[in-house]
Formats: sequence, C-alpha cells, structure tokens
Amino acid sequence: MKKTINVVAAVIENENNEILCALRSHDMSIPNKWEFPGGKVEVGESLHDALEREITEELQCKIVAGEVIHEHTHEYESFIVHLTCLHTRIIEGIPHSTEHAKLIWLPKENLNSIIWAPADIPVVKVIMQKA
Ligand SMILES: Nc1nc2c([nH]c(=O)n2[C@H]2C[C@H](O)[C@@H](COP(=O)(O)OP(=O)(O)OP(=O)(O)O)O2)c(=O)[nH]1
Repeated sequence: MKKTINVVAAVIENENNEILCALRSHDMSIPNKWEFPGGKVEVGESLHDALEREITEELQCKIVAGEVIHEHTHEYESFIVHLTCLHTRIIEGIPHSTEHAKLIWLPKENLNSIIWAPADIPVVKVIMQKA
C-alpha cells in the first residue's frame, strides 16, 4: 500500500502581490519542479506550528501562518500526499534558500509560467483565480 504523507506549504505573498516559488533541486524527490516551501507535518504538531518550523529551517526567516487556501490529496506513483497550503506572511528576515535550487517571487497572474509539482496545480489555480 502506498504511504500517505501530510505536507503543509506556505503561500507567501509580498507587498507587490507576488508569491514566493521554490524550485526543488535535482537530488530531491519530485526533482526540478516548483513548489511552495514547507514540508511534512510531524506527529502531534499543528499545521501552523509545522509550517512555521519548516520555514525557519528552509528559508531562514520567520512567518506567521494564516488561513487555509486549499487542501487536497494527490496520488504520485510511489506515495500519496495530502497537501494543505496556508496563506502566510513574513514577520522577520528575508528568505534564503537552504535546500531549494532557486527561489523566485512571481506575480500571481504569472504563476502558471513555471512547472509545478503535480500536487500543487490545484492550489496554483485557486491563487490565480484570486489575482
Ligand atoms: N514542501 C512541499 N512539498 C510538496 C509540495 N508539493 C508536493 O508534491 N510536495 C511533496 C514533495 C515531497 O515529497 C513532500 C514534502 O516533504 P519534504 O518537504 O519533507 O520533502 P523532502 O524532499 O525534504 O523529503 P523527502 O521526499 O526527500 O523525504 O511533498 C509543496 O508545494 N511543498
């Protein structure tokens, strides 16, 4: 049976209505695809706590996590991901990549100009509808 992992990801918007997009590196799972920064929720952790922890580790800045934008389940070939994306804003620092190949800020209306991890496509559509 395929394993299901619970993942929480940050839709980080700046004052220019741009969204932070992170490129998975060639040595990660789902390589060379764009995603929203975040990661797996640990046992006993709330979504908000998990996201704030992951962003501190991954981007070396502090965010505050807000409402859920979208959540759904996507089945990959070897595992299933339950992805919850939260609206967030940075409260301290500037994002620096510690794990990703690249970070870019993209205007909401251009989010479909890059190749997203398949699980992210529904949330990208939701964000673009609100652009
Ligand atoms: N953080 C994040 N992960 C995503 C997104 N979309 C998506 O399919 N995923 C997948 C990629 C990973 O397999 C998993 C997230 O786990 P992770 O961030 O701990 O991934 P990882 O590469 O560090 O871990 P691993 O797969 O090497 O064990 O969920 C997304 O938008 N953000």
